[in-house]
Amino acid sequence: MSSLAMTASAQLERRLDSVLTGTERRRIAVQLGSAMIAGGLLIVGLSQIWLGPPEQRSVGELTMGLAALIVALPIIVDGARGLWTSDPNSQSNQLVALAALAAMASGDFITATLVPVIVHLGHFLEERSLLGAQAAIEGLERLTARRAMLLTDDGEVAVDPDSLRGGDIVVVRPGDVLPADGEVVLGESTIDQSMMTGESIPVDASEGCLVFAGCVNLTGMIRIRVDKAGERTTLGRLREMLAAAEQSKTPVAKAIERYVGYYVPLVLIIAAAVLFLTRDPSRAIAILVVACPVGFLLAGPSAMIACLAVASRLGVLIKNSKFVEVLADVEVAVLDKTGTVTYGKLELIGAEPCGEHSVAVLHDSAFACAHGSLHPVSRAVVAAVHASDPTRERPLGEIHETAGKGVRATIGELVHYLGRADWLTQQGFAMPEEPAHEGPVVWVARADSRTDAREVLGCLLFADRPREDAHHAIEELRELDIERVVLLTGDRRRVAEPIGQHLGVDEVIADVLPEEKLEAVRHERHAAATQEPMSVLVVGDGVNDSPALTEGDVGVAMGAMGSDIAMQSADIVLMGADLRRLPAMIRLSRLTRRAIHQNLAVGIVVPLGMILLASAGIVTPLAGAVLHHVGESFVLFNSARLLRFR
Ligand SMILES: Nc1ncnc2c1ncn2[C@@H]1O[C@H](COP(=O)(O)OP(=O)(O)OP(=O)(O)O)[C@@H](O)[C@H]1O
Ligand SMILES: [Zn+2]
Repeated sequence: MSSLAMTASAQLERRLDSVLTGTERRRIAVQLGSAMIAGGLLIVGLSQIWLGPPEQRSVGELTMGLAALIVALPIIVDGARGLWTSDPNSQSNQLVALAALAAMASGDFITATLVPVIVHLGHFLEERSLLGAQAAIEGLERLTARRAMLLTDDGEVAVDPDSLRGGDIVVVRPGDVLPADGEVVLGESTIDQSMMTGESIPVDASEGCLVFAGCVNLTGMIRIRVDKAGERTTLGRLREMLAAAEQSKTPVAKAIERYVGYYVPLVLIIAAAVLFLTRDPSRAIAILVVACPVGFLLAGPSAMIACLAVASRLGVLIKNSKFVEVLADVEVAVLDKTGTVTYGKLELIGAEPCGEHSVAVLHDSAFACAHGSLHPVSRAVVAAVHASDPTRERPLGEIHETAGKGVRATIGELVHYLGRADWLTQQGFAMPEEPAHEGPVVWVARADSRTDAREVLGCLLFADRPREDAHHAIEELRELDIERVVLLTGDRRRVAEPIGQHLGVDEVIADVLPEEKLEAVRHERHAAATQEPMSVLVVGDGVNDSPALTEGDVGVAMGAMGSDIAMQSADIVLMGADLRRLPAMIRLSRLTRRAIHQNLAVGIVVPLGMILLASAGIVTPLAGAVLHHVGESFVLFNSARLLRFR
C-alpha cells in the first residue's frame, strides 16, 4: 500500500513539473528578468536623484522612466492587442497599462514601475495555484504510452502506439503503460486502472480480459491483441472530451462576457470624473489599478477547472462544463436496469428446449447470433459457449441486430434468431408459454428459407446480480432531495419489479423498447402539474439507452466498458462501475455552483469597494496594486477548496 502511495505521489510530482511547459517557463523567466532589471534601474535612478549632483536629476528620471517602460511595455502591448481582439482576459492589462501610462505622465515613475511588477508577480503566483488544479487534467496526457512493443515475425519491435492496428499483438511488461485497448491473449497480471476508473484497487487480468490504454501493468508480462489504438481508444476519446470541456463555457460565464465590454469604459469614466473633481492624478491612477476585474473573470473558470479535476480523479468524465450547472438542479433520476443497477454481467444458468430439440442445438443457434453483438445477453451466451468449448469457431454469416429486440444471423439457408418474445412473435413465430424464471429470459428460434419452416428452439435463462452499491446510491440521491427515482428497462416486469422494490424506487417501467425509453423520459420531464418542466437525469449503459440519454436534461453513461454509442450520447461518463459516484457528482456540482456564486460576489464587491476607497484617496496606487489581489486570491482559494472534495 505505502509503495503504491509513493508511486502515486511521485507520479503527481512529475505531472506538476510537466505542467509548466517550455513556453510558459520562458514567459515567466522573461517577466521575472525584466522585473529585476527594472528594479535595478529604479534603484540606480533613485540614487542618482538623491545622492548625485543636481545636474544628474534628469538623468535619474530618465533611468526610472526606462525602468517603468521595461515592465509596462508588455502589458501595454497586450492591452492594445486585447482592444483589437476584444479578449476579456486582457481587460486587467488594459487597466494596468493605463494606470502605468498615467503614472508616467504625471512623473510618478516609482508607481509606474512597481504597479506592473506587483501585478505580474501576483498573477504569476495565481497561475501557479491554478495550474496545480489543471495538472490533474493534464495528467491524462502523460498516461499515453510513448512506445508499444509490437510482436512481429522477427520478434519484438518498438513502434509508435498510434501506428498500431486492430489485431496486432503487443507485449506489455510490468511497469509499462498499456499502449492500446484490447484483449489479453497470453499471461496474467494485475493492472492499475485508477486513472481510468478512479478505483484504487488494481484488478487482475488474465487471458480473455479486456484492458484499456493508459492503465498501468503492474505485476506480470502479458500479450494483448489490439482492438483500438490511438485516438480511438477510450483514453483517446477521454482526452478529446476533456479538451472540449475545458473550452466550453458555463451559462454564467457567457452572460458575464456579454457585459464585460462595458467595464473598461465605465472605469475610465469614473477615473476621469474623479480626476476632474479632485484634481488628484494619483487617485485616478489608483482607481485604474484596483479596478482590475481578474477575480471576476476567474470566478467561473477557476471553479470549473477544480471541479473537472476532481471529477476526473473520481473517474467521472464531464463532456461539457455546462452540465455541472444542470446536474446541480436535477429533480428526477431515471435509471436503466441491466448494466446500471445490476452488474450487467449476465450468467447463462439454464436452457429450456422446446419439443425434441437438444440444448446443443439451442446453444449453436444462440451462438451464431450472439458472437456478433455486445449486448449483455449475447456476451453471456458467448462466454458460456467458450467456457465449455474454448476453441469454438465463430460461424461466418450475416448478422443484424435490432436494438432492444434481438439479433438475427443468416447462415446459408438458415436464419437464426436470439431475442425477446414479442419481437419473435412479430417475426412470425408461434411463441410458447413463458417459463417461470426470476431473471432475464431470451428466446432462440430458427427459420429455414427453403421450406419456410419456422420453429422456436427454446429459451435461455440468465441470472444477473444487482450492484451492492445501487441501494446506497439511491438512498444518497434521496438525501440530496431528488424527488423521483424511476427504473426503466427493456427487460420483463417480472424481473424488474423485485429489483425495483429492493432498491426502493418510485416506479418501475418495464418491457419498453428504445423509443419508448425516450418517450418515458420525455413524459417524466413534463409530468409535473406545474408549468416548469422537471429536470431529468438519465443513466444507462446500452445501445438501447442512447435515445433516452440524449432526451434527458443530463445523460450519464455507465462505464468505459459500456457501449460506445451510449458513451457518445451521454453528457457525463462514469468510468468506473461505482454508482455512488452519481450522488457524489451532484454534490460536487452543487458545491461548484455555490463557489462560483461566492466568487462572483467577491469578484464584484472587492473592486467596487476599492474603487470607492481609491476615489476617496484612502487607497494609494501602490496599496491598490497589492490590495487588488485580495479579491483574486479569495476567488482562487475558494475554487481550490473544491479540490479537497472526497
Ligand atoms: N443483442 C441481443 N441479444 C440477445 N437478446 C437481445 C439483444 N438485444 C435485445 N435483446 C432482448 O431484448 C430485451 C430488451 O433488451 P434491452 O437492451 O432493451 O434491455 P435489457 O438489456 O434487457 O435491460 P435494460 O434496458 O435494463 O438495460 C432483452 O432482455 C433481450 O431479451
Ligand atoms: Zn442496460
